[in-house]
Amino acid sequence: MAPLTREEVAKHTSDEGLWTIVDHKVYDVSDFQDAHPGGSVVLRQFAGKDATQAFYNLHRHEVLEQYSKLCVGTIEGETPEVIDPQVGDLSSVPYGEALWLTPQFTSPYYNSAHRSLRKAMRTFVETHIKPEAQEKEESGEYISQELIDKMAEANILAMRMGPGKHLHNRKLLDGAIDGKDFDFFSDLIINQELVRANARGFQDGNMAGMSISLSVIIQWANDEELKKRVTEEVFSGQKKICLAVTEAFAGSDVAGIQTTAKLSDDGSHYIVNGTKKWISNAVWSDYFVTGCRTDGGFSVLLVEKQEGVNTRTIRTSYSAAAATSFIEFDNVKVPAKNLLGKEKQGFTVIMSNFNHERWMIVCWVCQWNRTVLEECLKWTNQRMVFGKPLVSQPVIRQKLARMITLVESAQAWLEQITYQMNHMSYQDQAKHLSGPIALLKTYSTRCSQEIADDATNMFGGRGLTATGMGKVIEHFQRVYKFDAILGGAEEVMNDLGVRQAMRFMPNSKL
Ligand code: HEM
Repeated sequence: MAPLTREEVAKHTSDEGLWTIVDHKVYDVSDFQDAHPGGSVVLRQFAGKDATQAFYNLHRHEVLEQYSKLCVGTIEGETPEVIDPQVGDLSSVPYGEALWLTPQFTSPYYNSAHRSLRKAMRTFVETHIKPEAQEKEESGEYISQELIDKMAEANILAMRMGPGKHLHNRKLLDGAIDGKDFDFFSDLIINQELVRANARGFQDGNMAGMSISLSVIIQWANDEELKKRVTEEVFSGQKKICLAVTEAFAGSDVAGIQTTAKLSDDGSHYIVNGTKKWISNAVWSDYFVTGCRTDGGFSVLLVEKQEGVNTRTIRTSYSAAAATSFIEFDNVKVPAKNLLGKEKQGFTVIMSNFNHERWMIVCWVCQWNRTVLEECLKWTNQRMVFGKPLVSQPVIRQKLARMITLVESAQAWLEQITYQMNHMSYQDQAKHLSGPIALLKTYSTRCSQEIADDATNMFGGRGLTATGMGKVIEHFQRVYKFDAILGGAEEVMNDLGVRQAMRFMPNSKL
């Protein structure tokens, strides 16, 4: 494109040639006038002029990327100043990245393999997941098999199970990390990068059911053939799996579950009857890791899709893309070998699995909180009020300071716990970390509440508008509550945290 002068641009003020300058680049908006969501009047007001400040007061930078075809040249001798983020790049906004990703800081927790995993995962999310997530969050459609296949091929599905032997002979994201080096910090990276698709409903629709249920098979299946078959089918994306524990009768109080599994007289199979509610991904699942009441106790069974297993979706306040479902088991026959763990010890199975689930939710929440903080920093720096950027108002700086504090403290606690996970057995994690993880889960979602509230106030009407500058804020203030409930409600988490601490209280009067 030939360089243009400002004098030349100034001549293009008619409907046949309507030019405007944004960040030293010239855009021909003649044919765009009627389609412009902000109307044609404003475009004519800036005809032939530099509209940079007005533009960034009202638009996200990505608008220019979407409409790059309107660009007809750059002003002679001038260079665009606004950074054009490239796929996989780190954010240059202060606090836009966790401390370990900020160039001037170091961290004892992460190594070069973590850094290469982070880059590969972000590139994958931005290239393959985010576009579909944004589209499906809006339409409410489910994830495509094509995307599941891509994730299976890159072994992202396998990585979502966390560290373990299941990763040892797999090529992870084209060799970004060796399976033997994959630890809980790698797991944290995968989970936090996934959140960057900025679509909370789709985020659950994107195999959240698998991430909380296949782990039960890996840890507790008694039958080796069953374990191998189901794991391979799910890792390859051919089959889907979900965790079926909560019921209309019982949420966080798992002991109140009413679904029954009656063992046949010859001990060869169970007959399962009952219902399950709020089960992510159940409508398209082939396998159901199901909590049941067996004779005299609570047990967990792997139920395979068959006649008598009926599912339907439940409408919730986030996108239907999450595939939140209701299940009915009507006289379903399940082989006895599908018992996971021991009979009557289902509580141990479910509780130990909850730990990783809740930790994973904390990873998500910490990243969501940071994303919203980054949006607020960008907006308050860009938005002009009373002739000055919004951030020049002391009250806004107070709010940002509080947000930064909340975001950084939650991430720091998360990393401290993650470090302990790297050095503890699965059993010890259940014993020593279920309390801290539960407390952190509540802390992080309480942070979300405050961040969502202040962010909405900062964005004003835009924080309530589904498109444009405030779309991430509008989404967050509508969906942040999910993580305060999923995997255990805040009060239940707090109670668990303190009860676990009291178990280790010394028997001495102080
Ligand atoms: C290259 C030039 C431009 C392009 C490609 C463009 C594109 C867009 C797009 C895509 C939107 C919708 C944003 C969304 O909801 O996602 C929008 C909104 C808007 N635009 Fe532009 N625009 C341009 C220049 C301008 C200029 C120079 C002005 C003048 C002030 C302007 C004023 C507005 C207004 C007032 C809105 C509505 C914003 C709101 O309600 O928050 N635009 N524009």
